[in-house]
Amino acid sequence: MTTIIDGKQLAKDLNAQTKDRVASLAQRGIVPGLAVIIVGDDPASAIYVRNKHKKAGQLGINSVVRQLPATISQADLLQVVTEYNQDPAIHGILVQSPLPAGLDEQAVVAHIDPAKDVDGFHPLNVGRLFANLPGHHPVSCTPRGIMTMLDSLHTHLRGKHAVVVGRSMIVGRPMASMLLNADMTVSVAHVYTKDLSALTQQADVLVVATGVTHLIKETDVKPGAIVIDVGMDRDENGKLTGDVDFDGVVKRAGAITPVPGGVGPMTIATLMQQTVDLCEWSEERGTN
Ligand SMILES: Nc1nc(=O)c2c([nH]1)NC[C@@H]1CN(c3ccc(C(=O)N[C@@H](CCC(=O)O)C(=O)O)cc3)C=[N+]21
Repeated sequence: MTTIIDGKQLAKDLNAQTKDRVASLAQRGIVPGLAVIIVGDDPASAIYVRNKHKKAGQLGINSVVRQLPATISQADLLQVVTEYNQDPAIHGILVQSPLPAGLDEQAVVAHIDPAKDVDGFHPLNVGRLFANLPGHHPVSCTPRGIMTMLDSLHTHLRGKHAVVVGRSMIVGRPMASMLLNADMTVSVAHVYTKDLSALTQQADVLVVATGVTHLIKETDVKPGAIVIDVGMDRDENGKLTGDVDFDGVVKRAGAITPVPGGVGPMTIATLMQQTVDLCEWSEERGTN
């Protein structure tokens, strides 16, 4: 029988743990603070930000949403980041992606205090993950959430073959690093990969993050494989669907994530978890 990995339930479990940690911090008079910076009026971004704000509130995290006009200058945007960098009540800073044209997203991310980089996108934190350096550091939330999902299956990853399809800064690259750090043999495929199917059929763990609707079909998957679908695509009827043809692949996979209700909810739960991580690490350093 194929395990359907229930991202909603796992997110609920993780959020319950996060809520407990927030309660312990409250007993010491500490409230984790999350600043979400949103620039312009992209409707999809507005929905994501509202969801994050709502979830933070439910868990007792103090979330501050800063809505800025699309016309803001790069210098003024950096100044807002500086303000939160210097605010001791804020432990995590997130700049909602994408930024409007004309703003330099990489420069903005690099301006965030690495100790408050709740998305794990700052080059220092990217480097720490890539090098598998010891010590606390934030990492990209979607792949971290996927590692939590893999943990929930209690399968041995060491020495097994992981294939990551996609090489983005946000998912593919950090995902490959985390799986490598978990002692897996990792292949990274992308748009130029030749005979993708021959590679994906070798995967014990297959993570797909391409934005190509139903790229992966039943015959592309090894029997019993764990298949993680990071896709957030719209089908011909405008319905949310993934990069994996779920109805076909579910027949062959050992475990599979649905879309929606898979990786998405875990991303938000992991963001909340990491906000509390940053708050606790700040307390350890004596900066709360
Ligand atoms: N700085 C930054 N950090 C981000 O983490 C970030 C970002 N920018 N920009 C946009 C993407 C996208 N993202 C999602 C999170 C949760 C769901 C999610 O919960 N999805 C639900 C369904 C939602 C629906 O029905 O539309 C699910 O898959 O079940 C989706 C997408 C975070 N992002």
